Amino acid sequence: MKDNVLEVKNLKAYYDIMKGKVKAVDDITFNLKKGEILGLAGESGCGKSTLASTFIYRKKPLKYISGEVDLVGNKIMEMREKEFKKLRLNTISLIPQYALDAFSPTKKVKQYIFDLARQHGVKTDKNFLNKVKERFELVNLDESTLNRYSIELSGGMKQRVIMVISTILDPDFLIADEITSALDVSSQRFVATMLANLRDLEIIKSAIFITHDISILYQIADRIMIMYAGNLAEIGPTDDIIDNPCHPYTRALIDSLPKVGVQYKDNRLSGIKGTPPHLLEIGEGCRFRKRCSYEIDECKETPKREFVAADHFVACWRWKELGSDLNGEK
Ligand SMILES: Nc1ncnc2c1ncn2[C@@H]1O[C@H](COP(=O)(O)OP(=O)(O)OP(=O)(O)O)[C@@H](O)[C@H]1O
Repeated sequence: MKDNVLEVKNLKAYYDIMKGKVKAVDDITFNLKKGEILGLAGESGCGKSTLASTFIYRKKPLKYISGEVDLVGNKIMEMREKEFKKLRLNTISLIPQYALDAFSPTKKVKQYIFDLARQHGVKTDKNFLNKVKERFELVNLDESTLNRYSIELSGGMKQRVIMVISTILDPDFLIADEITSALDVSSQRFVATMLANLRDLEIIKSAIFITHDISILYQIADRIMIMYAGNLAEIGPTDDIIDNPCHPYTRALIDSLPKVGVQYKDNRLSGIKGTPPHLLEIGEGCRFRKRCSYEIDECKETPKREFVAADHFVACWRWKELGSDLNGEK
């Protein structure tokens, strides 16, 4: 555990609804190292946000089924809500998707931050205010922003305020869920770089950065984890995932990225054909198989996680034989 902030082993968490169980986090295993930014990518509905909430909220109908999660020595799946609450913001902090919409329009930024801090038992004295001001400077926000209402801020400014709030207690582990998706390209780059700065300054120890956009991960993530339909398809160092993707789904995701300088008429953006399967009572087998050009009978069984190279794992029955094909012309 020493080198890892988070250790997740065979984690399962399902939405327990009237129609049955939506298997949104199904047998997930990975570690998050100290000082690491781990990118989590996959199409919409693949279970990225559910995985994040499994670590922090687990509100009904989401139900923890089995598996272990060790967060800096705390077995968090076994903890009661009262105990776990003490870890929030301190040890683990989440910037949820759509956090930009959570600001109250009737409160000034300072009051919003102070109210939130108090809710987490933080003393909002002069020291706290100074710390907030220092952090504002760090993220290029003028001190005067504290006395403004949220409606007076741009999306990029709000996102920076949110980053300050969620890291004000120097959490070991930050989960940033789609924090760049509502921003323009230069704000996206700024927010992503800021996250890396927070890590470099050891304000946070490590982070999971959730996004649809692999190109942002290429810039800031040390490793990338690809999730598909509640399962992990592949995880590995960023360069390996981009240069040597072993799972057909990873390859398809990378291929669907638009390329600068290539016009639509010359190279139509293909996307990935088909849609992810419904996760309600989904059965055995590789969940990507219905969209995969390489499907064989064996794919009806769930693929095991296989070792590719240091820190690089893939769950595909055919990754070895397809290697050269996947990386060349199909
Ligand atoms: N409250 C809920 N009840 C039942 N099913 C849910 C609930 N919330 C999410 N799901 C289902 O769980 C699956 C995973 O959803 P999740 O939001 O985690 O995906 P995601 O990868 O984060 O998608 P996005 O990128 O669009 O946020 C989807 O099939 C979704 O329909």
